[in-house]
Amino acid sequence: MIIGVPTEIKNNENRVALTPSGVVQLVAHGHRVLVEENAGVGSGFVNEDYLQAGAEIIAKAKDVWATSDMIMKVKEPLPSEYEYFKKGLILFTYLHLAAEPSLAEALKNKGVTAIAYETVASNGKLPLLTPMSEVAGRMAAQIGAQFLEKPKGGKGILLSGVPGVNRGKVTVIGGGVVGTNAAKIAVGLGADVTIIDLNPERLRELDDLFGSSIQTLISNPVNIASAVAQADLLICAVLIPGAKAPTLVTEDMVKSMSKGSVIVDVAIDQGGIVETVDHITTHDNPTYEKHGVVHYAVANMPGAVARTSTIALTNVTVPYALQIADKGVQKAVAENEALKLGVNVANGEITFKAVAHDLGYTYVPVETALLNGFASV
Ligand SMILES: NC(=O)C1=CN([C@@H]2O[C@H](COP(=O)(O)OP(=O)(O)OC[C@H]3O[C@@H](n4cnc5c(N)ncnc54)[C@H](O)[C@@H]3O)[C@@H](O)[C@H]2O)C=CC1
Ligand SMILES: CC(=O)C(=O)O
Ligand SMILES: [Mg+2]
Repeated sequence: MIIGVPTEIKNNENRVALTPSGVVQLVAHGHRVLVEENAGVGSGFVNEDYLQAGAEIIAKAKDVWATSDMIMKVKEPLPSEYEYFKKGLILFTYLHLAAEPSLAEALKNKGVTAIAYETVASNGKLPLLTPMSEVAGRMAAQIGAQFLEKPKGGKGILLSGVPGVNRGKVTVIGGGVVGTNAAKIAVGLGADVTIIDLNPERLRELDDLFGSSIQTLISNPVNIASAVAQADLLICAVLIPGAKAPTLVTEDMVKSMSKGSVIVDVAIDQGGIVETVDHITTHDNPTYEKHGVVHYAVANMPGAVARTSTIALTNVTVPYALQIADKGVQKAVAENEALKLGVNVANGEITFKAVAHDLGYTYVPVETALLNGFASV
């Protein structure tokens, strides 16, 4: 199979879909890997590294897309890339389609087989989302701490406090991978941390993990309102896989926060959970102020720590890419239930239920849209 790796074009997206060691693994299986010139530079990998790994360097994105059977990316294609879509192309990347209706339409109309990293699921876990959630969660606490500083627009609070002065309060909504990693760093910084989740079993696990260094609360509007009002830093980390994120923090709740508080809505890639987070921000211009509260809503946070993130992402994506490349997409999907759950679009149909529901399309199962002739396991 010919596998193409274009340069990421989203604002400050410095990650790349394959490290040179990922290329070595694909080439060892007899595949050709085309890497766009300088695609790895943001992650510290130069063209020479890819050539030595056995890749071919291609000058223009359009030639990478035109020649490849499978495109591996990091972020969802942007509108300027839609023209490269072609029938039968396999696209393996983050997609977040419930928040990207025009992308879903373009993939559907062009007959692309689109496999979303974020919905590949195994034993209730999301193996291709997890490493980037670990990164974004850890970043969320350090970014929040930074924007609480007065020169950055915050109220001038040091999360650890100092002897004789209160610690800062951090509220984390959603105690999954992002939330847990945010809490680890916030606790490490010495903050007073509350984690809210809908799942009581998850709250028990968090209680076992953190002991008395955090407060857990069940998710309901009363607990959310009270914890948001008290927070210096609010970190939003809720996910319903594939679906648009629910609005859990209302505008009135944001108004109840004291001036100079900070919201980091990590769930923005699925639309965000805060009513006043009405647009995605960028690493170049990461915050805006509403009701005196600093809002941060960057949808590609890990792109800022690209070296760490690219290696962490490739560690988990390459085994799946190898299966697709070795067997072809139909056989790979038929034989791997986790990968099957990743298929969001195939042969002009939306094949992920939550995406179809949120965007108003008819849901067509992967078995019907992609696997005719292949028995599923
Ligand atoms: N902005 C960025 O750069 C990045 C964003 N993300 C996003 O962060 C979000 C969270 O991802 P993960 O932590 O990996 O998901 P996860 O599935 O590990 O955790 C989500 C948690 O939300 C909880 N939850 C669901 N409904 C809830 C509700 N109504 N109230 C409270 N909790 C609720 C679940 O029980 C679960 O514990 C996702 O949207 C993900 O795509 C991830 C990485 C980077
Ligand atoms: C998960 C995601 O959207 C990211 O890593 O950018
Ligand atoms: Mg996005």
